Amino acid sequence: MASPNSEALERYKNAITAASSVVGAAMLLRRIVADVLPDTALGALLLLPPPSSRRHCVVIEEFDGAFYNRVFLAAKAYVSTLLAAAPVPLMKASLPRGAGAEQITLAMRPGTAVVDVFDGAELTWRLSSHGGGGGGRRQGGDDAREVFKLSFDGRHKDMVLGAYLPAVMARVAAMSQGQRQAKLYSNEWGKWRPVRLRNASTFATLAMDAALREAVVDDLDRFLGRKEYYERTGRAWKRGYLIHGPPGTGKSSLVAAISNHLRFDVYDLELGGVRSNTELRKLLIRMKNRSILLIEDVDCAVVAAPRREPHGGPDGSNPPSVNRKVTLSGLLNMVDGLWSSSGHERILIFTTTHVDRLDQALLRPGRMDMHVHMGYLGFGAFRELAATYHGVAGDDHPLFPEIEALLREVEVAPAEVAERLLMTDDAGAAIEMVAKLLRDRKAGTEEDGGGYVSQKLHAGTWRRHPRASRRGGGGGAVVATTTRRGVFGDEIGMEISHGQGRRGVRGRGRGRR
Ligand SMILES: Nc1ncnc2c1ncn2[C@@H]1O[C@H](COP(=O)(O)OP(=O)(O)OP(=O)(O)O)[C@@H](O)[C@H]1O
Repeated sequence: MASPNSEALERYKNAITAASSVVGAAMLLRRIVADVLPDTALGALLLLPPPSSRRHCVVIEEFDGAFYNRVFLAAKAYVSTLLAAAPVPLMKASLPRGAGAEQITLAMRPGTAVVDVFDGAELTWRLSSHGGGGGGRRQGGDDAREVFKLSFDGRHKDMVLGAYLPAVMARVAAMSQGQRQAKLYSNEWGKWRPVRLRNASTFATLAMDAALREAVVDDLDRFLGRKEYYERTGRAWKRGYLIHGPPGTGKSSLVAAISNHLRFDVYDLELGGVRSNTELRKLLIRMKNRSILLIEDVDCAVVAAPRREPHGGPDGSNPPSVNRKVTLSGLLNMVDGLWSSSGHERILIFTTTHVDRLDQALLRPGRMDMHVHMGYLGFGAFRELAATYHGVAGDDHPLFPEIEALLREVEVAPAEVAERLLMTDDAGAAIEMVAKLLRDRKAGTEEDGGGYVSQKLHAGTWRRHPRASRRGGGGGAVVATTTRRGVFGDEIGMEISHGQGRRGVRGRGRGRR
């Protein structure tokens, strides 16, 4: 006779067997019916989740090795377009430095999700962040990484991989093509920080020697159109420009015009802020293709030792001790090697006020492909400025002959003249002001205040030296310890001197690229 215990065990075994057969039968049935019924009907029929309802997930990491993951960047841009209409309770808003309020950009916060619908399927984008020792990216947690997780019903896997993600990439490409505004990046604590490039300077608004402008534009266009040439010859698809000339002659404006012409982003590298060669290498390889690496005032930049922050890092921590210098030769080696080979359609631009102070390594043949000299204002460029600012065209303004004669005798930076032209909406009065500036400069009776040069030097001491002009004109040279007010960059200490100039372009390798 069976004991009560063994009966209970028997009943338990039977129950397990029955349950297993129900599940087994259900699975078998489901396999059979799956061939003839759609998944959802099958799921409803068996009250079991269909296998396809298992969530699938595509993980999109911020970096692909040392490089930015382009899918991540596209995802970020795409998701930001979903946020305005989505019921997401927490998002972050930012306004690129210098941008108008209409350009507020929304982005997800780590830990939040947004749902998109494509072809009737729901897809969830979730952002998370890991690494960085809890310091966060803004706190200088260099290793913090963001990750997008795109999850969806497993039934849609083919659609997501074959149609949705390509559509996201195409949409972002179209967006960036249509409203592409070049960005300006500056290096801060070993990272590129973007700001929108607001300099509207173009080759049409830049007053410069017509032949020089044509030569530069021609060179840029040829560079862009020679992909096949660079591939065939195995040469790095890059081009170097050295832009030099006195302050206020439009060097930074020319860089902006190049950027706007090509729609290339500008990476304004401040060497003094680079703490080590490792950091420099990291910055260089994190530049995108179709971009410009700009080093302004290169004669000053390369003598600057890396900065030791007295107040520590942005989070108040002590920055790593810096003993190494980033030297010009180190930079050039990296540019020639790693930078050239890690991307394509890259432009390198150095600007300087003192070409005579530049290291021979920079000037040697083959180093910079084209030397562009931005000089003092000539009459042709003055007419362009008058046309741009006041619509004054032709040669028939009564003051033009006098201005033409004066411009042959005195040196004036385009910035100084542009400043006078901007002072009033009255074209006649503005041109009279320009004539007065030139007359005063010739007579040596110019007042110090209010000019481009004095504004530029607002933070420093400066003194005007009587100067015997090369052409016999009066005027004064300016020697100053002041701040650099580049169109692109922040202010850094430097010394400038306002000297003689000549116009022209020294091209290297035109037609030999
Ligand atoms: N050639 C030019 N054509 C039109 N505007 C000019 C030109 N040069 C200068 N300007 C005007 O003067 C301002 C300052 O010029 P910009 O900063 O480009 O000169 P720069 O040569 O780079 O000066 P710096 O050496 O002092 O940095 C510009 O914002 C622009 O308005």
